[in-house]
Amino acid sequence: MASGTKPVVSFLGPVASYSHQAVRQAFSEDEWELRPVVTIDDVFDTVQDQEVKAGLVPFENSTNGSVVFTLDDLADRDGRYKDITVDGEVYVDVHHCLLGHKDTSSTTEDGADGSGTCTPTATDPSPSRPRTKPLSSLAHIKRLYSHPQAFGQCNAFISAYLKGVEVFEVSSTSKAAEIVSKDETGTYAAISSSLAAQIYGLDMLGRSIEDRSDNTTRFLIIGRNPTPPADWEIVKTPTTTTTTRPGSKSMVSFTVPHDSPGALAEVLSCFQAFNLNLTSINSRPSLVKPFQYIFFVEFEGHRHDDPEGRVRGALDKISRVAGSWRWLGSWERQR
Ligand SMILES: O=C(O)C(=O)C[C@]1(C(=O)O)C=C[C@@H](O)C=C1
Repeated sequence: MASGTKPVVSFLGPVASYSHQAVRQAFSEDEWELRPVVTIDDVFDTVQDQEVKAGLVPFENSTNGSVVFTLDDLADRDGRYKDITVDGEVYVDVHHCLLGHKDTSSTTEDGADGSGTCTPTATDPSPSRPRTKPLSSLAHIKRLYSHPQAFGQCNAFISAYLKGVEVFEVSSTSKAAEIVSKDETGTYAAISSSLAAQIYGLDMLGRSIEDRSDNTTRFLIIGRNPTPPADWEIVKTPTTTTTTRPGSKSMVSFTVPHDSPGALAEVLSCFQAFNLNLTSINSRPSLVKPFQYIFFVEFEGHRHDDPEGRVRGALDKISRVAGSWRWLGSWERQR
């Protein structure tokens, strides 16, 4: 399990990804070895195969929504991740930068060569204006690299200042910075973090280029903890320790019998019957038949700290009305 004496937690690398920042927020490096892996699937694989004790994956972003790679692994359509549980969550404020190499031949200092306006399209007739201007000219940029989630969080800046630039999706924002650091043409740019600028030695061409200043990503901590042992404790930094306990959350996934009308409403009514507040609902295609889905519901409550039996009651009822279902975990909520 551990290469040294410490337990290991895996995360989407390379170093300087937002996942790296999230893992550092939740796990003390004095007590854990933080191991970067290449994909979200790798995080799930290393946890399932007990190569590591825990993993951290992005789950949802406040601007761009769900991280489908993580939902697909949690959907576990082929039973590969049968022992995975969700054991915690971490929130990170995400402020993206445009990183690359400054065009030293350009005389434009403040990026004034971009129009700063976005082109209206049929799907977005009144596009929002970017919040910030480039810090230097972007006229030389020919390729833009990042993680698909990050592109979706910086739409206004991209359409105002990087029109016509070829876009390349890569496995993480820090991978994008690493690729750009090896570019010898000086024409590649990455949407990544300020930490990545330092680590990969890149120039800051834009700062706070995200569409919304409240851009936040929620990460999940995963493990193999069907019933958490008494000594299982996630080490938190002072920033994530709150004075008032915000309570617990749990997650279940389920399918519904598709030939019966109101089947989804019936499963959701199980939470209402036991007065359990829902905090999120997601779905992914079941890949069994077109337009059939696996649903994910998060709700307030803890399976192992359930003095009134409300969570137990709801789960019992779900087991009778859902097509199939799985409890995915309970954890202490951070917000
Ligand atoms: O690429 C990274 O840096 C990640 O950690 C992944 C990820 C994501 O998938 O949401 C994390 C935070 C940001 O929302 C953008 C990308």
